[in-house]
Amino acid sequence: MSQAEDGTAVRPGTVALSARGLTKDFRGFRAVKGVDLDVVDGQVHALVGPNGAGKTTLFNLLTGFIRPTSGTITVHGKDLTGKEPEEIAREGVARSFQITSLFDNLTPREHLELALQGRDGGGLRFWRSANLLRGYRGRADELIEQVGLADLAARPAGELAYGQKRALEMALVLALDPTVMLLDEPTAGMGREDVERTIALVRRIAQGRTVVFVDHNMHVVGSLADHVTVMMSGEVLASGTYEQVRADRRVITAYLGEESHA
Ligand SMILES: Nc1ncnc2c1ncn2[C@@H]1O[C@H](COP(=O)(O)OP(=O)(O)OP(=O)(O)O)[C@@H](O)[C@H]1O
Repeated sequence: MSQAEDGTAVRPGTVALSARGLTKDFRGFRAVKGVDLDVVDGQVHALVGPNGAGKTTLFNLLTGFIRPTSGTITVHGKDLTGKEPEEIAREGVARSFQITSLFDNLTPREHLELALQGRDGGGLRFWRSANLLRGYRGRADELIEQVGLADLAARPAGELAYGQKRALEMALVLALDPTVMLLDEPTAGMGREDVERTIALVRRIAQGRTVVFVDHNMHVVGSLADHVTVMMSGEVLASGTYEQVRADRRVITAYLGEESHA
């Protein structure tokens, strides 16, 4: 049993997040087709596949943002099929989004204070009691430090560089103290330096928790993933270690063959 900074325990070898026969139809179009997925507790699990493979739809299903047409979802053995995102979040599953959703005129510290207050049931109130929020400052600053933004804690988020904004979003997900963290394209649109920084950051935050991420960058996948699931046309094409799926002929043909740098 290992322990995260926030006290979260993982049980290696057990399954944190699982899907069975997960299927999603959009007006007759089957975007996800009977997907079986087991994410082992404490592992970093990558979801890869060409555009339109169904990765984001699968993320949305696993986090309750859309309801499956059929199939089941369990988190630490508990059936959460059809539950609302808030309920799934209460079971310790938190996600980031592909698109940034920060407030330009709030500082990283203010973002974190609000997120921590929201987690404690305060909701994202726009009238903010300065005293109430100050109670969250210590934890807010710890999270800011953890994602490498300590020097920028009091700057308006609108002034942050792209990679710094993505780091702040990561801190906002961490504020929920998730046991399972889903990251949708954490390095999308980043230059090489930010990519390396993000790899190091995900490695740090994966200590003592489970991470599932989608990324098109095979260097990121190879650097981080304990396990890789390859999707294609809504189905699981292959599943295994990075080395195993890289060597899989179907994967080479269907996906990695497209990537000259894979
Ligand atoms: N709300 C929707 N209504 C209809 N079709 C949808 C909807 N959402 C996704 N799709 C379709 O489902 C398929 C899978 O899309 P999805 O976004 O899950 O793929 P992806 O693997 O995440 O792709 P990318 O790598 O480009 O993000 C695509 O053909 C897409 O057009």
